[in-house]
Amino acid sequence: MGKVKVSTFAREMGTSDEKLLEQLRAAGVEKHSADQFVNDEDKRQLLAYLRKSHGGADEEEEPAPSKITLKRRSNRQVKQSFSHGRSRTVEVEVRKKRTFVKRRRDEELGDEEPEAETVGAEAAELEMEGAAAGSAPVAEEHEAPSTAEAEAAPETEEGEETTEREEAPMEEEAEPAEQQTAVEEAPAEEAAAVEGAPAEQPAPEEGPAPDKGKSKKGRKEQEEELRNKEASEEEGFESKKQRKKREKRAKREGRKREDRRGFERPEPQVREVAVPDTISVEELSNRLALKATELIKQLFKMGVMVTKNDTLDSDTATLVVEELGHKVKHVSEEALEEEVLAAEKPQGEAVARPPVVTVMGHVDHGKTSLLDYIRKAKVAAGEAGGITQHIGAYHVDTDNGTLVFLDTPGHEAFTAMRARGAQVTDMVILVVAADDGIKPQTMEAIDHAKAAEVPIVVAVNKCDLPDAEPEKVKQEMSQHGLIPEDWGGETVFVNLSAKTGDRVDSLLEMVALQSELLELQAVAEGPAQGIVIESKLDRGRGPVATILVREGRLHQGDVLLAGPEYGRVRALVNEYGDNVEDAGPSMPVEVLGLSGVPEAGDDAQVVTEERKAREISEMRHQRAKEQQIAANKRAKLEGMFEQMQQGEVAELPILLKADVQGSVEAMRESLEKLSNEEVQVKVIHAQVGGINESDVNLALASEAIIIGFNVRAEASARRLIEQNGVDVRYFSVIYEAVDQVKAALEGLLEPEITEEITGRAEVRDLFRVPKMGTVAGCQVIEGHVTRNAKVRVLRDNVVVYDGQLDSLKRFKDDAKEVREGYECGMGIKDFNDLKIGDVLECYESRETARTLD
Ligand SMILES: Nc1nc2c(ncn2[C@@H]2O[C@H](COP(=O)(O)OP(=O)(O)OP(=O)(O)O)[C@@H](O)[C@H]2O)c(=O)[nH]1
Repeated sequence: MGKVKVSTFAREMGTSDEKLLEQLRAAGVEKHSADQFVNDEDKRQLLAYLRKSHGGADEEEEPAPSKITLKRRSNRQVKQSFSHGRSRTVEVEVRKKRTFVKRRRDEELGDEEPEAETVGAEAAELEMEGAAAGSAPVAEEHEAPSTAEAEAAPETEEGEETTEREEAPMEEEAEPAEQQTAVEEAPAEEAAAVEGAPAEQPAPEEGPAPDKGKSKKGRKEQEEELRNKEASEEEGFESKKQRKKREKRAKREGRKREDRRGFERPEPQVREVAVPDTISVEELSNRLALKATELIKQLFKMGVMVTKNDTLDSDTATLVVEELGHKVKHVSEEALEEEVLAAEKPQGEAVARPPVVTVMGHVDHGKTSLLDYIRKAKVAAGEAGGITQHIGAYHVDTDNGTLVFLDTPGHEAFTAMRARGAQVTDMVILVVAADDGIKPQTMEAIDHAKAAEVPIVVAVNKCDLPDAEPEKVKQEMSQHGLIPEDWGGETVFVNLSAKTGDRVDSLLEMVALQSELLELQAVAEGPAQGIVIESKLDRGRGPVATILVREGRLHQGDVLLAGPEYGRVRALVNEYGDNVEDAGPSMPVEVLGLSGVPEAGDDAQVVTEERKAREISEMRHQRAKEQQIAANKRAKLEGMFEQMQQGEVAELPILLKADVQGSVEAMRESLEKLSNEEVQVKVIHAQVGGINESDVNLALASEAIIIGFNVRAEASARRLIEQNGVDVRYFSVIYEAVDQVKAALEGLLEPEITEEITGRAEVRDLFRVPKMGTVAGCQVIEGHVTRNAKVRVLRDNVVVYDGQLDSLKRFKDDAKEVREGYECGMGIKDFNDLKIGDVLECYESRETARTLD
């Protein structure tokens, strides 16, 4: 480098001439003017002095290599393009760290580094010094990245590596800024490229830098890397946001998978569906927890076309419920109601109650007379007001207790009640006329009483008559299992006269005593339960029902459910016409305030909540309607079904009403026995009692005839019968009824068609005759053929045509008949397709009316 003036050197060093001269002098270089020259030796001496004066080690002591670390951060954006065409800009923060190391003197001396580099190192020293002195103008000039942030403190927490380099004692580290970008590892090379880092700079492990100077093989590798890089771009350059999204998605999917495991498609729920006798489509859909439309669709698939409000019978409901994979539980609506009403059962201690007595016996043996006498006897006895009105029952007080009489004599009411499941009677008084003895209805009464397991007290009536033979009655009765007490049996016999009233009291006493043996008991308090024994629609008072209380106590103001009707009890009236506050067990009482007229035999029940009573009432009304509709439909549909199943089946629907159950059963059996394969007698309804409006309606709907056995139609029913021309027949003898029905069935039978083959002719020749078509020249080979005969064309014994003969000629003349062995010309109506060899079979068919015998 040679000599330079002090002033020039001072400028180079960025200091003043005076200060440099001073420092030179202090270093032992005697210079006093800025115009004097300093050589290299002077410079070295000055440097040694400066090191020493700034705390550096003595030259001889060899100072330890000191180092300085510079850090710099720079932010820039890197634009990335993905293989799928989208590009994104990534914010990249590049952190650089440079460590400058001061070399040992001997190394320094041994080095052949150019002077400039030494000056660079010196400059760095000066920078240090400048920095320490508060200014570093020279160092700034020499620092390539002039904006580099100088930090004296060594950085260790970022995994700092120090690489000593001769030419550029610096180390660069490029790190992604975690907090700013998602560039995790890869951008190192880019950061390096941006910074112009030398190619040989060790590349980060994760992303080796492409090397342009590499061989062919190297290029291949490079391409491979690029491909890999491209493939992994989405992963590699996934932003933090993306990663989070991906993680969330994965989590969600994981959860979904778990969900799928946790909430696997549930097994179809199998319900137990309560199916009553009839049920509306809507109600069934509710019970199935299914939309009504779905149920209708299912029914449609099964060939049942219904609407939401239609009623299904039990069979159809069962089928559809099972078809839908549910279980059927057959229940009667009564059972469901019972469940509701069970809660209303009176609770408490049972106490003795009066017996309820029914008077039975043969016609004219004196039942009415007996009941009248007892009732009147009470008037005579001076009961307040006397029995002023017929309410269907009354009670009588005896010395041995109270008795309640059902004021409807005969076993019809008794059986009708029993048929409805209501057994009101505790005891039967069987009236037998002493002058007449046991008669058919006496026998029936015995059977009914026995069937109901009700004890019998025999009233041997008309003992006042001279021809009375009470002993004969006892004898006859004992033959039927009713053995008198005085004969060693258990049956009480009382000889009396209803006309004179003789020994009627003793009958009452005996009944009272007998009932004591029965130990009849009932709960006397609580919500009342009873049975409707009579009902009517009174013009002034509205619906009136006589209730016989069985349990509990019926009060005025109670909400009473009676059959399908309900209402708040407006008034209670006893048999004496008195309004009463309440009625206890076995007491008959007229009830006012019901919504309608219930039927005899209907249950009556006090319901605490009016709402419940209304609901049950509505349900019962609906059920009655449904049963009626279902019965009508059934009568029609089943007939059609059977006809389809059995071909042309004729059916005679019959609605049967009879005076007694025995007659009903006997008639039903006899009539149904008339059925055969072709004709069915279908008793669609059979019941004891007169023919009422509902019967006529049912018969109309079912196109049934009505048979009344010992019964007649009610006035309203008669009007309906006349209006609609319903076929009603009355009988009093069973065989007459059976004969008439048999005749009716014979009328329904298809006439028997018998067929007789009269002859056969073989086609020998064929002629085309204008206007006549084909005429066959035939020979009669069997029997005879007649002109008006029916004919079949047989070809190889197979019928190919069945029709009528059109012409029959013998030579050119029309013939009425041609006999076997003769030739004839035969033409067949509307058939010209005859062939030689065909056989024409002539036949006649006859219709014969058939009988069932
Ligand atoms: N002499 C006599 N006649 C009696 C007696 N009881 C009833 N009669 C007569 O017998 C006939 C029939 O009596 P009812 O009481 O109507 O007989 P019933 O059993 O009720 O008859 P139905 O209602 O038709 O079943 C009447 O003419 C009565 O007067 C009796 O104790 N003595």
